[in-house]
Amino acid sequence: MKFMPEPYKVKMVEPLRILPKEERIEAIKKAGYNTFLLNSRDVYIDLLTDSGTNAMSDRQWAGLMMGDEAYAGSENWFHLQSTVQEIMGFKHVVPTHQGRGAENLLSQILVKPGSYVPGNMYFTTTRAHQELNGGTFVDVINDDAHISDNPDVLFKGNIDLKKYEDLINKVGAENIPYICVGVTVNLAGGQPVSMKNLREVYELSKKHGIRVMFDCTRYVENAYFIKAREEGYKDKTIAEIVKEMFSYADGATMSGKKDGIVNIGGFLAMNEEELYSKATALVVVYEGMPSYGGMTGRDMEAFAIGLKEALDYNYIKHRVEQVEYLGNKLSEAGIPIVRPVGGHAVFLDARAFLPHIPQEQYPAQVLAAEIYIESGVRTMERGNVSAGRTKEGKEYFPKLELVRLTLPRRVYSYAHLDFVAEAIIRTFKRRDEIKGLKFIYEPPVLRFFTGRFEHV
Ligand SMILES: CC1=C(O)/C(=C\N=C(/Cc2ccc(O)c(F)c2)C(=O)O)C(COP(=O)(O)O)=CN1
Repeated sequence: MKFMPEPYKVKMVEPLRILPKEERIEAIKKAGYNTFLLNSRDVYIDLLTDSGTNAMSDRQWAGLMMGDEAYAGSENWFHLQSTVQEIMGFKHVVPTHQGRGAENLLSQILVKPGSYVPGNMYFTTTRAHQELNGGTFVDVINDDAHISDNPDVLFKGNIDLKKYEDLINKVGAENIPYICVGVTVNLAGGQPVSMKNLREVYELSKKHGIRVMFDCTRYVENAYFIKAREEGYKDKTIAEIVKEMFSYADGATMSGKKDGIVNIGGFLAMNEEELYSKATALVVVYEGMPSYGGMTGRDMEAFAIGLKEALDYNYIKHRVEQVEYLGNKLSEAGIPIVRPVGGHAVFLDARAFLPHIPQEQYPAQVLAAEIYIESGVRTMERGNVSAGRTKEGKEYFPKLELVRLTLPRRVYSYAHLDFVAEAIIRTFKRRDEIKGLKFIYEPPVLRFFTGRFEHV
């Protein structure tokens, strides 16, 4: 059987409901055609994000009862710290409330006006913190990553070493505080980086004395793809592959809300003593003591347990294959999606889905709204709206104009995914009736979160 049954059984349920279509039309109008502004009670199947929306296990829920809520030196902190050290091999860990808490600390400490931070495609909060500190993000991902339908490129997250070296030669290694390597690459479509590329990037970086910092938000999915696709890793355990991956990094930022399988949490990890000392001095300003970093004791306990559970092969195989299941259904029906299918989501190619809508009328934004009207399924725009504007106020018009169908971990069944696929196929059949959008309210930063639209 191609797709394994869920490697867990349900112990608690949260009833779902679907609004009548006329109420869905009202709800999305009230939300300004922005799925971020819909109320959870009006959403049937929520594929907005896999961030913080994952189902915890009975062991994690039991762990909440072990919360040591001491202000300093909580037992749960030592459990989290030792778990990260064991899994990733880093010497030091600084806890934060979530991933952007770690990005804030890292960028404030290492990014200065005039810094250049190369990386494999931008991510919104990561780039925002680099720019807030005067840095310039430079995309050094391989060109294949910007091509939506590229099924034979198995590691679309890979860094183009020539682009990276050209940047070093152009701006000087002294102006590159670190390279940010996303494993996996969210906005490329949840695409992995090969172990070979991680090794080569590390070697090139060390040659120039440049730090390598992972954004390891979905590192277990990356490890799964290495095991499934890269020569020489099929007989290695996920834990062994993860340990080798992190041997090619000097540190990492992590959002626990994804591959930590918790609803809140994050950390900044590193080997460097000076970076650790600066981060512990700064964390108290933004997150709290270096022994809780904005998390409760009980959340740190659930986080430590979740990090271990995520390394289970059956768990991660099912998780990634569920995404592939949905991707295959859509692809077989002729729906344009990013291929290969990524680790956490299926990404619809809105440009190909709605070729009659120019990118300045935000095709991905209106497609996400239309899918909600069709089915009560919430998805996320990951195109021109998310890309925002340059410092000069120009829109980026990214090559990838995508709608993300993001699967939370251990939440939905294959039957839910069949429903989603059928709704998208119905929307595809009436795509010619769909009209573009324009802003009626455009926030100055990260405009996709609270922007509002109406039809042109
Ligand atoms: C690869 C990476 C992430 O995916 C990530 C978050 N991701 C989210 C939430 C989100 C974030 C930014 C958006 O524009 C967005 F619309 C959605 C997501 O849905 O994918 C963070 C930041 O981790 P935090 O969310 O724990 O602070 C760092 N790195």
